[in-house]
Amino acid sequence: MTPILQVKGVTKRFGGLTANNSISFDVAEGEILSVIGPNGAGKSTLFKLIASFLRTSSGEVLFKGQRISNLAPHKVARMGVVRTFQETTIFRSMTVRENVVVAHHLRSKASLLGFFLGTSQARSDEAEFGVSADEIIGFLGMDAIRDELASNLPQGHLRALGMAIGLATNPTVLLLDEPFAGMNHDETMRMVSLVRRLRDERGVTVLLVEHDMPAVMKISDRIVVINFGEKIAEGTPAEIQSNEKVIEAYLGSEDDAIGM
Ligand SMILES: Nc1ncnc2c1ncn2[C@@H]1O[C@H](COP(=O)(O)OP(=O)(O)OP(=O)(O)O)[C@@H](O)[C@H]1O
Repeated sequence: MTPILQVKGVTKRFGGLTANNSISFDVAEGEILSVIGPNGAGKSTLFKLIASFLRTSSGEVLFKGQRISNLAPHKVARMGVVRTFQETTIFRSMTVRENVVVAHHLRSKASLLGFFLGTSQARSDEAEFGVSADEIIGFLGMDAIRDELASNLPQGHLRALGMAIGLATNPTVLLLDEPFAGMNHDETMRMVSLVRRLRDERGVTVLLVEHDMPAVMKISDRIVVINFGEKIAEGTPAEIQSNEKVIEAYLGSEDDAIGM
């Protein structure tokens, strides 16, 4: 079976700095795969290369066997590879529901401009998007805050809204950038179970970059470890926790220990 995503020898240089050096790995359909590594290891750069927010210096990324690296990021998103959280646009003066409806326009025939101008295509999309938005809001357990203005939401709810916006684009592969950052234990566990349900109930393949090791160990089918821009390990959580190279990379770093 062809993997849904193939990262093949991807390298990114910023001037003299090699942030990613010939990184390769495959992601199977329906897999939850985490990318971990000490601060500055090159994880965010790798995510930006996969979602084509950055151009590769060499190497390529394939989605369903088709090259997606160096395409316009909105094209990659329309194809189904969607990166969320750090650069998610939330309209603060709109309600939760309005934000989720607007996010559907990424996959719409009408442009976002059409939505704001109220064109007929945009109006006909509107009803359909409203139904879908309500379904996503229900799925994420956000019914109680549906009509809240985004500007009034606390951090945890903003993150859930970021997830709702990502889902509105109907992703095949969702890239989550530090989804548990700033969350307490209960919020993290709720997000862990949401991400699992995304995979189990909607078949979404999930890649995440995360520093919260207990959450990573709990949620991941497999883990890829990056250090100084190089892939140093790949395997199941149990394999990664006992990998000598990984333990060494984390010793003396500012991150939490690799263990649980
Ligand atoms: N646009 C850029 N221009 C120049 N250097 C960059 C750029 N983006 C990242 N870097 C450098 O590339 C290296 C990897 O950064 P990156 O943000 O990918 O690491 P990270 O593993 O995501 O770090 P963290 O865990 O701290 O978020 C760092 O040395 C960083 O300073």
